[in-house]
Amino acid sequence: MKKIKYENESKLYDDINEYIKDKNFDILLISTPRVMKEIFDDRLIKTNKNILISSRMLRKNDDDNVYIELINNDVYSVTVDGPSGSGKSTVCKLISNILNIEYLDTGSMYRSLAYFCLKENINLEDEEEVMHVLNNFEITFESSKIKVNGEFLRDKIRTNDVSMAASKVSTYYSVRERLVEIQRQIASNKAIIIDGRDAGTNILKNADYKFYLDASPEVRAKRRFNEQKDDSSYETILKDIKLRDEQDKNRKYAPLKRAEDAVYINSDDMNIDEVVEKIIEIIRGRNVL
Ligand SMILES: Nc1ncnc2c1ncn2[C@@H]1O[C@H](COP(=O)(O)OP(=O)(O)O)[C@@H](O)[C@H]1O
Ligand SMILES: Nc1ccn([C@@H]2O[C@H](COP(=O)(O)OP(=O)(O)O)[C@@H](O)[C@H]2O)c(=O)n1
Repeated sequence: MKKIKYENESKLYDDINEYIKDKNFDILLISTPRVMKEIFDDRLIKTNKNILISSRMLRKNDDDNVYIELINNDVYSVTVDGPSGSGKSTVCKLISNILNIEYLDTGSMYRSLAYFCLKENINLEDEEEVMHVLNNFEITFESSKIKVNGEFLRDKIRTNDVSMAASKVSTYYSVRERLVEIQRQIASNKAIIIDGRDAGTNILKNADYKFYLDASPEVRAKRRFNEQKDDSSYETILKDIKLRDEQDKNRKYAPLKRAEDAVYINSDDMNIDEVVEKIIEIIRGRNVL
């Protein structure tokens, strides 16, 4: 890692460009003083072959130095499991951007299936009917997002009703078997971060880095309530979160649990940046700052 004293903006760019000249790397990780964060948000230094990442949130102690690190983007896998609202998808999206790796949200697959089951008035108690819907699915992975039958489903799969139905359809063995097979295919041969309930315990048992994100049901319900995705009350959301925890943790196949080798992070008293920072420090194998 190279440390450059920040004196003025253009000298800094010159110094960085001089440092990276002719060096072979995939990612340039930059950590700046907080006062400079907007500069790196707005201005990416373009070089002919390198990607520049502004990692402003990675700094603990503010000083006048800019730390730069050259990274080779090898193939590696990161799993993040945990209950609803623990912050998995928010944190994974940020990490995938910072480290320039793919992101697979496995919950969006169960949600998509649930969405179509609800739309087609399928009896969720009937595994065969649910499987029939899944068998007519064409799932593709594009730009770290799932497309079902050619469509990105976006917010349509984020309602509370879809959440509850997803928790139900995900209890079926045949559903899990099929979706896990697709998830493993997507995750193969790339640098990827994947989140879900069984990412570290089942989908990628040999993942390079495993995390279990947690928070109390009350904190998680408050976060979901603040999103205002539909007009459910805080009490309804809290009740449903507890019910879903119960369903996800106690189901027969691939229940939600912490893998023995997963790092446990409780985010009750941590903000999003702190969680991201902690995970990246572990992935980078040392404190990048
Ligand atoms: N550490 C945190 N502090 C405060 N809010 C958070 C934190 N982590 C996530 N959130 C917020 O909580 C909500 C749920 O997070 P999300 O990433 O969707 O959780 P999950 O994918 O685990 O269900 C989002 O609105 C997100 O912005
Ligand atoms: N790998 C996964 C991912 C999700 N799921 C199920 O799908 C539901 C929705 O997952 P999600 O990750 O989108 O849910 P949130 O944590 O975002 O609320 C969960 O309640 C689980 O029951 C699963 O069983 N296995």
